[in-house]
Amino acid sequence: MTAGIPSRENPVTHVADLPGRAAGHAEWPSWADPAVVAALRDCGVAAPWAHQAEAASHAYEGRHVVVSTGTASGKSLAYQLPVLSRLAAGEKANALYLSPTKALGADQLRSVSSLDVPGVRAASFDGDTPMAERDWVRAHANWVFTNPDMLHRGILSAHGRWASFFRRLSCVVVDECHSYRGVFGSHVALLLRRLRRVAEHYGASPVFVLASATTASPASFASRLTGVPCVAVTEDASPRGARTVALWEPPLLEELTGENGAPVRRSAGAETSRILADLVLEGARSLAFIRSRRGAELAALGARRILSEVDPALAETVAAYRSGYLPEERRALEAALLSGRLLGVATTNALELGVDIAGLDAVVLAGYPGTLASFWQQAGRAGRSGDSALVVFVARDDPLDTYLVHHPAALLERPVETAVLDPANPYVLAPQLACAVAELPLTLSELEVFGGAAALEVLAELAEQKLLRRRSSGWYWTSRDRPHAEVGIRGTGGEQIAVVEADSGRMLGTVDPGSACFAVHPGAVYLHQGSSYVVDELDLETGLALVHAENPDWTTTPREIVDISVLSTQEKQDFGGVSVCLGEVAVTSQVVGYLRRRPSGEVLDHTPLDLPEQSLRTRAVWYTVSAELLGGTAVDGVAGTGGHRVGTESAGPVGTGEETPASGRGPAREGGRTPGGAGLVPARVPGALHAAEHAAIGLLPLFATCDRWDIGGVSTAWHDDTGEATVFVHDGHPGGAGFAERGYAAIVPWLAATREAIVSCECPTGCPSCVQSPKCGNGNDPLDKAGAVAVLETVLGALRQHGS
Ligand SMILES: Nc1ncnc2c1ncn2[C@@H]1O[C@H](COP(=O)(O)OP(=O)(O)OP(=O)(O)O)[C@@H](O)[C@H]1O
Repeated sequence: MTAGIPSRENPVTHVADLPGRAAGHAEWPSWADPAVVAALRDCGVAAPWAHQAEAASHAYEGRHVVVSTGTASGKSLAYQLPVLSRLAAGEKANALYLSPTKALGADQLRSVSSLDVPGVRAASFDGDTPMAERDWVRAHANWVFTNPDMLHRGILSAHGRWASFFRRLSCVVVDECHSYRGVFGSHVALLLRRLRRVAEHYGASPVFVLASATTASPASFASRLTGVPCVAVTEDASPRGARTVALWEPPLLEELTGENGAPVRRSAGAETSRILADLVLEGARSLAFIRSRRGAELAALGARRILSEVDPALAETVAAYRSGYLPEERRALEAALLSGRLLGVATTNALELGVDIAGLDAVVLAGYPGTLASFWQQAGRAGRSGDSALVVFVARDDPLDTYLVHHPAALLERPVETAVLDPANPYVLAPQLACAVAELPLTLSELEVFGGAAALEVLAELAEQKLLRRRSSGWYWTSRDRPHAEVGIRGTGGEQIAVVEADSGRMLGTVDPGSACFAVHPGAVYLHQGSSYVVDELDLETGLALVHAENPDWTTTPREIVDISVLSTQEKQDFGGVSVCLGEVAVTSQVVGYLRRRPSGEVLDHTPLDLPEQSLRTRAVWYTVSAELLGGTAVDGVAGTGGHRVGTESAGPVGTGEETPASGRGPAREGGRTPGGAGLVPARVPGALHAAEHAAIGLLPLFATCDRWDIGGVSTAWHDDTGEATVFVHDGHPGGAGFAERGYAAIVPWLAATREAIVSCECPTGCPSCVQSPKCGNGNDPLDKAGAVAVLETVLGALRQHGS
């Protein structure tokens, strides 16, 4: 694949071989119903793998269980076997299946229905279920397939109509549970507590069976999500082929420059097209994962173009795949890939969940998918028993990807992260408690389930707002209306902004009010199910964004200015001239314009916008650096205040915080400063802090399960509230989603990785791979790459020197 590339431009930064594994079989459990066993045998499952039998037995015997094993390790069987066995035996043992997406729910329903086990009446209940069918489902189905949204709005809100279903509820399946993270995860955690409460009201006490991609500490995550203690099954006994993983960094382009004249790398998408074409030429069945829908379409087109020059027939073996396809189209695509009629498919993460595609010859990942769990989920599609397979990770032009291709251990040897969620977030707890009280009056003894003291506080506020009333027996809902419709569980509340196609009046989707100015500002390119629209008008008063269909060959990036103030400091540690804090902040932001960029990264122009200021109360982690340390005039003599070392959480190779000596291409040091100080003249401080902030935002997703877009930051050479130079990194959601806490707990490894990412980048003065941010309000100006390294070394030096 690297043939023809001069060796000095070799894009491959690392190659690793991952060994294969033989299957570990178990006997069918003695309790398994013969009809179910026969149906599964007919589908090619001769015997269960050991982890399937173990998890299924836990569930059958009434123990809450999470099965957390690799891609295509047959997690479905772990819950199908116990649920189907009880139903086949004629027990009144209803089951509820929850999946994060409708498509996955539909796939699982189809898989269960195709087994055709007698006594099973499986049906879906989601937004697509026709009204006429809903009564039937409520009255007769004994296995209902739905999603958290429908459970919240359509089932729990009207639980009286589901009374007979709840009375018999014996099992709740939570599929792909690792996707319940951040604000959405916090909502789902409380939703599952509401579900348990309602089930108990009808006398049922269902067992929870969770399926998850490989994650760290699955038992504690599952327990946190469900509120009940769960056992974990993690030993994967499914067979797996050997794989070779190659890390690939696209070269810098000589002919193009980006913002402020910074160098630009060849885009990960364009590079992926070429790799995909090469793989197809080799006859390898391959899947390429690309982050955006448009990117997936472009990568497929690019590969087809390259192949058509060799042989037009080969171009026909490459296709794009995106979400929004009908189930039949998905099935056809799976079959075409399996049969070899299609050799290359470029897709968004729509193919990550709920597709039965495994054993491919190669997988290409264009850009880090955001979490290690997703990385392995995608990479896991490659690898047939007996044959070796290839995984290529292509870095995008951003600090996290740069870091990963230069620090393979951070990608390949680290335990997969635990999903972060925070059910105590008052912005999530308040609407959820309102729903809970409206469903059934809440008694004092139930308070613990919803977070104890935190819940008490929120209930008092709701009572003050006259939404509910406190009596001696508990809390009661006062209104005739249910609060459910007002509560969006995928965001943090407020009236959603409707995105409407002006010509047809068709509603395409909704956007959280907090992100409307960002996502659907006038001129923004808005993608919906693979089609592209341009926003003509955003009316925040009426909650409407009007768009028209258009497919421009540029993307838009909003620019905003942000201000931050500290409301309260919850944790503070001093490290002699450096302090690290965690607390509550108010962030005001205003989208002031947007950039238009070509897919290559080239900036076309900047258009100013006049939009109102938004404010956000959330949580942040921040560090301050004294003027002395920044200037480097006094270091060793600075009085230490006996601070503690933070970052006790080990993060494997990253967590060691060890630094490699600054390479020749790293930043130059200024002479004449005291060791340990940054040695920066005052004029360089703003650019140094700004660059350090951007890179830190880029790297936090390595430690907290979040996306760069879930968090924001502010840096300043003087902040009124701290009285010093300060770098803030804050959660992007009201009340926070737990990301700032993660940054605080992992401050040393996080900042060490940030420094490493900057030093690893070969550009001279800063580029998108290290310190430029795609959403910077100041057009990435000023940025001082060498200064950022000096600041980070100073901060890390102080943390280590004064840590206990
Ligand atoms: N014991 C078994 N023996 C042989 N094949 C099996 C066995 N168990 C499951 N399979 C097959 O393995 C494939 C993957 O199963 P399944 O979709 O349940 O995996 P999964 O772990 O849920 O996948 P994903 O990681 O995509 O969520 C299916 O085609 C299934 O029929």
